Amino acid sequence: MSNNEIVFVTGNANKLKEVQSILTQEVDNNNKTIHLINEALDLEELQDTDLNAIALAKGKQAVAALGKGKPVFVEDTALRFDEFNGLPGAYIKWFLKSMGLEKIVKMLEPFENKNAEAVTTICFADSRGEYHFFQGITRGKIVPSRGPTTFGWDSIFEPFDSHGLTYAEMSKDAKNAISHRGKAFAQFKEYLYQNDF
Ligand SMILES: O=c1nc[nH]c2c1ncn2[C@H]1C[C@H](O)[C@@H](COP(=O)(O)OP(=O)(O)OP(=O)(O)O)O1
Ligand SMILES: [Mg+2]
Repeated sequence: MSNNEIVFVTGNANKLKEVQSILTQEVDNNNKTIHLINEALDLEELQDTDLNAIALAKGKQAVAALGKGKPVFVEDTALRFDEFNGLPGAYIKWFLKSMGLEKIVKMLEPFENKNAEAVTTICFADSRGEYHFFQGITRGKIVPSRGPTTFGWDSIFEPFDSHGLTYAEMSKDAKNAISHRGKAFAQFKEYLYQNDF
């Protein structure tokens, strides 16, 4: 692909908005501009606790769907509770769908330890068919829902370095500056600026 085009396969519009914002924020970009294209394909998700394995399985499906030779990436985002040794993790998506936010918070009620970490794992397939991984982790705690409930579990996750705000109570830029996704994509962006893909 010419013009530094790169495809992001995701069906999640909120993710796409954040990634667009992070990737287009100007830093020292080596005179390179990345053109992001979205394909809203619904990829099957491997059941595993190995986050790289889940991201790789998604990445391979994305390559199969788009054809080899096109730079393409996917990301998978997990919410890991310390008390549950990392679960729900990547399964948070199905917990959200089936139980909703309130019951997810209640799951931790009997336990003192509400600490959790949000993790984004990016799998990038370059035009040569090589896979690269980038990961961002933000630690915090699970709290009763505060703020808009427009994006997943944003309203029940309060990062330790957010001055007491949940992700949902923060501005988009403030969230991206400290978030799991922001950290993962900062590394990815750096890679794209420094390498041919
Ligand atoms: O920053 C976030 N803040 C709050 N909630 C979030 C965030 N990022 C993902 N989420 C939710 C969406 C989904 O319920 C689950 C991740 O599942 P995950 O498979 O990665 O996302 P998805 O299926 O919606 O989109 P995709 O098409 O990219 O797989 O956590
Ligand atoms: Mg998904």
